[in-house]
Amino acid sequence: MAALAVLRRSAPARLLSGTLCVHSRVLAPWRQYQSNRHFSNDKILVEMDESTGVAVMKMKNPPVNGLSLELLTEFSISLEKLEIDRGCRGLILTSASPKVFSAGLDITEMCGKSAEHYAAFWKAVQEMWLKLFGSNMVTIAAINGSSPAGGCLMAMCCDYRIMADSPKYAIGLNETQLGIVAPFWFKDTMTHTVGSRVTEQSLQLGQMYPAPAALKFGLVDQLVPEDKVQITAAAAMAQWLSVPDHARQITKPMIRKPIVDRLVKQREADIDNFVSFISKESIQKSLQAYMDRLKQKKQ
Ligand SMILES: CCCCCCCCCCC/C=C/C(=O)SCCNC(=O)CCNC(=O)[C@H](O)C(C)(C)COP(=O)(O)OP(=O)(O)OC[C@H]1O[C@@H](n2cnc3c(N)ncnc32)[C@H](O)[C@@H]1OP(=O)(O)O
Repeated sequence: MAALAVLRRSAPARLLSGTLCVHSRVLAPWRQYQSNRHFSNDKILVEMDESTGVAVMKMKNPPVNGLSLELLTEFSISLEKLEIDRGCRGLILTSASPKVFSAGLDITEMCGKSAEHYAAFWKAVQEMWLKLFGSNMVTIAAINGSSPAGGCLMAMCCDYRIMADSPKYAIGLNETQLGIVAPFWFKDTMTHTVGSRVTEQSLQLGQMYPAPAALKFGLVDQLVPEDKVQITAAAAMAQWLSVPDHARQITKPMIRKPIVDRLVKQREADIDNFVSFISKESIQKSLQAYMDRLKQKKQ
């Protein structure tokens, strides 16, 4: 038993290669950590069921769960907290807002800001990915709405994806449609999920796939009616947790660790690339034009 406990605690550290980064601005909400194991801060809600060892994490950044610096920071702190909690074996990631899982990175974080801001934002995006893709827990995405770009990335980081069965909801890495480029580790995550050929085509075209199409090539694993997404995720989690933790926890990094290490080795260069790319006037114009189109869609 003791050996298993050591494995449970030490594997994430090995897999993540020491990526813990805590943003002091949002440490205070952790004081709200309750003995009933429900806790929340501004943008992330966590409900921990001690009887099953499963935590449900809900993103709560209306209207579309844009992945802002604040949300990403709270996300990484929450995940780290669960990761070191020996009672927590599985994580279900979902949205507190109906109809949108996540609209991806908050575009306003990438427009008209300073180089320092872009660097801090990108570091937080990296941190989210390193922690979620490298998690030692079983991770299931309960995709209860649309999931473009960064939202799709988060879902792909999970071990299993269940999506609301509606052609209204789409998922994919659509970066090129915004005139921007998915970085290599977004590409690696998609390749890991659906293979090279589909990734090559999807990334170039910036394709968004309605849920039924996404199921066909394995971008999601299961479609269920919208009101059954959460319960199906809980059932799938029970099945995944029936596998002995130690065996599963040694197996997962066999596939994922080389992918994680690729970013770990060049984090600073990746931040520099992002800052220089996003600061270009032409890229700022593309992002602004995209935001204008989003707003015009309503009128
Ligand atoms: C050499 C190579 C170097 C590479 C270096 C790296 C380069 C950069 C890499 C950056 C990677 C980026 C990843 C991303 O995630 S970018 C974000 C992409 N996201 C999208 O395209 C989604 C856009 N949104 C939508 O499609 C819809 O909003 C959605 C389907 C999600 C929901 O539709 P709905 O009709 O319900 O809602 P609205 O469209 O009316 O939106 C409501 C308001 O929310 C605003 N909004 C929407 N999405 C975003 C967003 N991602 N960021 C910020 N704001 C967003 C929208 O404008 C509405 O605002 P208002 O109410 O004020 O009008």
